Amino acid sequence: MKQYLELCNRIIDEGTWIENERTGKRCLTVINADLTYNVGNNEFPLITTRKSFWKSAIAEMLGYIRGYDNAADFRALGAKTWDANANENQVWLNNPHRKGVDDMGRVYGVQGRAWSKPDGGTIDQLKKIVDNLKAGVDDRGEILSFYNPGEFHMGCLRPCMHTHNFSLLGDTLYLNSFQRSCDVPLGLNFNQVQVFTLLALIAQITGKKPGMAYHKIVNAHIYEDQLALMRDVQLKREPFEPASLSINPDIKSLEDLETWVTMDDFEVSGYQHHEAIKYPFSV
Ligand SMILES: Nc1nc(=O)c2c([nH]1)NC[C@@H]1CN(c3ccc(C(=O)N[C@@H](CCC(=O)O)C(=O)O)cc3)CN21
Ligand SMILES: O=c1ccn([C@H]2C[C@H](O)[C@@H](COP(=O)(O)O)O2)c(=O)[nH]1
Repeated sequence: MKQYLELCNRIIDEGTWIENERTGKRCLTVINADLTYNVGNNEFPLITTRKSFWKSAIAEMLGYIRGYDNAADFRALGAKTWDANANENQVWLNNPHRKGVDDMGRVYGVQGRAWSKPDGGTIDQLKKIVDNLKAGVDDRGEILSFYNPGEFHMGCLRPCMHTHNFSLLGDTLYLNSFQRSCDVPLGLNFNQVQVFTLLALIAQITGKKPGMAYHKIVNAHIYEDQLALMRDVQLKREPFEPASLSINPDIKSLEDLETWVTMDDFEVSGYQHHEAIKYPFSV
């Protein structure tokens, strides 16, 4: 929580106003932030200075793990977060690659589970990582990359958290996650939960102990229409003690994650929070 508040304050104190062409809005922006989460100690990085919708965040991550390419599939899991990007952005609506309502195209998990090879067929990056880690192997390339410039024109948005790099030291699993662009009031609430939960889940299904997760953000911003709410409302509040996350121990494999897992398999205890804040969302 402290590192989140420090980043928000840093943007407000030291940020530079930058025009963003895609959304037509200005963003108060800083470059480079390094957040760390102690997953081994179950220090769940859930924001307490407003109500945070952690179930949507985990549902979104589960959808990426499954390789979903459709906002309706995300909704069925409990995340409405892709509705706008799939259905309200005119550039994507005009894109000949869009396959109809709710289609997101070749984004995120599609790249993670079915990266197209130039000579035909696809690569399942996540399965290779899980198989290696389960066997105690870290080939120093346990990398899940959603960033495929050759297919940007076939998706509704370039991935923001684009790379997750796993490492094994003995039987402890670590994660470095890289994010190129971060909407701090809205997206980061989710992204913190997602980095934490991704390490916890992959450690659980590979039989490893979770260690630290390191979350690198490059462009961290607050949109102009979010600034007053952040500065005058959220940052005026005192944070509460952190909550903790528990995950159904019956989740034991990638196939479990792909087939029967729902949001009922995740529980947060001790979540004390201030009331919700509705931040404007830029499509
Ligand atoms: N401008 C922008 N910011 C983002 O954070 C973002 C995108 N676009 N596009 C792709 C995904 C979608 N993400 C989203 C989308 C919506 C919410 C959102 O509306 N959150 C609300 C309500 C959540 C709920 O009810 O489940 C919140 O208060 O956190 C959060 C993240 C994160 N990403
Ligand atoms: O997981 C996510 C996904 C998206 N965002 C934010 C970051 C930006 O505000 C927009 C994406 O816009 P670009 O013009 O493609 O950078 O979405 C996020 O914070 N977290």
